[in-house]
Amino acid sequence: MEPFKQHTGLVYPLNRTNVDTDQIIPKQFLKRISRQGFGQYLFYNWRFDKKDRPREDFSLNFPKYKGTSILVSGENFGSGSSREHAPWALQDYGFKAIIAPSFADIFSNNCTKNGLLPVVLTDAEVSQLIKNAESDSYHLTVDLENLKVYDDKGFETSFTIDEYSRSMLLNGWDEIAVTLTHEDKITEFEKHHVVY
Ligand SMILES: CC(C)[C@@](O)(CC(=O)O)C(=O)O
Repeated sequence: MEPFKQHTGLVYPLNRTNVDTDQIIPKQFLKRISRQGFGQYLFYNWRFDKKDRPREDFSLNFPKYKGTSILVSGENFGSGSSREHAPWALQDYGFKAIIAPSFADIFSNNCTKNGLLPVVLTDAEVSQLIKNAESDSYHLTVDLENLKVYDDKGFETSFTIDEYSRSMLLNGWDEIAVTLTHEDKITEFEKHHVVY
């Protein structure tokens, strides 16, 4: 996977709380056999009407958010089912980082396993970022190396993330790659133990 050091991108404000994984990627679209291609189904029931036509009233369809790569949303983002298709859909659509006051645990783990950075900021900071991004074309930098989020207008704050997830993202590792960093110890163990 692509290492995540820092990313600067256009912000998309999704001013909703408790966005669940079925809203992120509805269950009828889970049938693909590859991890790619889910972006076309992201927020499907909000982006498209019953005749599969793009809804003009859903802000992600607004031309001003074309090319967005940083999503800012309300608390408890990614609640509900454990489908890994949710971060796959967000990434495939083009998002590199998600900012919210809180994330559902399973969703957050699925993000870091797949190279998508979940950033927890305070309610006040998230409200400010949503306001900025609703009013104008707004860019942010998310710096995982220095654990900072900032814009070019004077906003700057820091965030924390557990060291395991941070090292996975900084190195572009998935869980297999993490295991392989211990390959010499595994080989040593196998020399002295029967492995069935
Ligand atoms: C296995 C997966 C398709 C799941 O059933 C898992 C879950 O419900 O947590 C879902 O609907 O996301």
